[in-house]
Amino acid sequence: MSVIPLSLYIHTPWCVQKCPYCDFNSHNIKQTSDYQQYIQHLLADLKQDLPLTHQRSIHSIFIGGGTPSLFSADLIHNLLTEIRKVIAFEPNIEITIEANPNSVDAKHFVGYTQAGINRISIGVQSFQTDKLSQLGRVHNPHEAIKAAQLAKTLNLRSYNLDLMHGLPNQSLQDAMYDLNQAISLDPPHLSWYQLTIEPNTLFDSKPPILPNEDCLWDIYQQGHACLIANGYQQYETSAYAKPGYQCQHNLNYWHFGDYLGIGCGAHGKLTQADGRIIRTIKTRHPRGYMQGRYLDKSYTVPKEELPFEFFMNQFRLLEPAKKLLFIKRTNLSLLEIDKPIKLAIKNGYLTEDTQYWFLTNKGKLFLNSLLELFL
Ligand SMILES: C[S@@+](CC[C@H](N)C(=O)[O-])C[C@H]1O[C@@H](n2cnc3c(N)ncnc32)[C@H](O)[C@@H]1O
Ligand SMILES: C[S@@+](CC[C@H](N)C(=O)[O-])C[C@H]1O[C@@H](n2cnc3c(N)ncnc32)[C@H](O)[C@@H]1O
Ligand code: SF4
Repeated sequence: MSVIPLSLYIHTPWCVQKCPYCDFNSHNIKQTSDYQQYIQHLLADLKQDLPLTHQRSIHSIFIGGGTPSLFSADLIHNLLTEIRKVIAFEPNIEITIEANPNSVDAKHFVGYTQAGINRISIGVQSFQTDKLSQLGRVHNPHEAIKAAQLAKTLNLRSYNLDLMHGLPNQSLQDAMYDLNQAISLDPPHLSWYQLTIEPNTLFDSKPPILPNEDCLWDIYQQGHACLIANGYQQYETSAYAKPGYQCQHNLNYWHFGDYLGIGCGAHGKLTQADGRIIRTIKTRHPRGYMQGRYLDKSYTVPKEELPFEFFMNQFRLLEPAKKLLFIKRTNLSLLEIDKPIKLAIKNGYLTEDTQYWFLTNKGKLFLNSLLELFL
């Protein structure tokens, strides 16, 4: 079995204030003194997972949340130093932290780089004051611009801005203003998400007025064209990057690579020496997690579900799917998916050559029907 790249996801579960659209596992902060303790739990959680990694080194780390930038640079330094003692880092490792652009959090940026962080992902969402306040954000446009400008001076390997579109009362002009403002800051990576109303959020119980379908379509078309014209390449539905700046951590998930998941509600995928793929899910609530009950569930993915899982991840990417990667990641032979692949080609969802499968426009449009062929 060839070595499958191993990433590490670290979840931090707190935010200053829960945003009304967000269904990430995040809770309003209570006591800052929990942070130090939480780091100790993360390390203990990691140690419990180590036997599943088979001495592989780490290809990328993503510290996500919640709002990890609530953690001081010293705490992040301590966390990364202790992780490095128990698991080796690959020489060219990408280490990302998600950050809120308010000025307090931005004060941590310089220290983060000294702690080993080489990619910062800043949650800007919008550059318009009224939109930020409707989204319940705790920062203003000026702080977002300052945070992005600061990131540019830090000699990072990359940095990302998260922007959302399709916001309450947003016009095409508003959305293009946000995008042009982001582009003028010249980030190597831009995540451009359409706002979705998620179940069990405040926006779900009190829905805001969103742009109509035609407006959403115009925003997508013009926004996409603007990003391309400014040198960004789309590599996933919502991910755009300058050439060479794709996020290695995300790419590893979408290439069906392995990852450890530590922290509240984190999930992991770990291929074992015998070819089995184990999924782990950690305890969601900080209370239970910080009592030392880290693992909530783990199970082996049934062999017959692997083709669906592989293609569900791979077809998020706009690049062709490598046949060899399917064999390497699933330990299955191409013969085992001969029938659904032939059907997908017959239905016009895919084309193929000796090395690749190519998603057609029809395949993109009917992605669910295509994926169902593998169930
Ligand atoms: C974990 S947050 C990023 C870090 C930090 N907590 C923040 O908000 O600045 C991940 C990103 O997902 C996006 N996001 C969250 N909820 C969303 C929703 N309902 N629809 C679209 N994008 C969403 C936002 O752009 C957000 O920055
Ligand atoms: C969607 S990306 C954020 C993209 C961001 N805008 C950027 O480019 O930095 C966040 C990454 O963390 C991973 N992630 C988020 N929540 C997770 C969880 N609970 N367990 C494991 N991985 C998670 C995602 O799968 C993804 O690879
Ligand atoms: S969007 Fe970010 S800051 Fe807002 S609640 Fe979700 S994780 Fe927290």
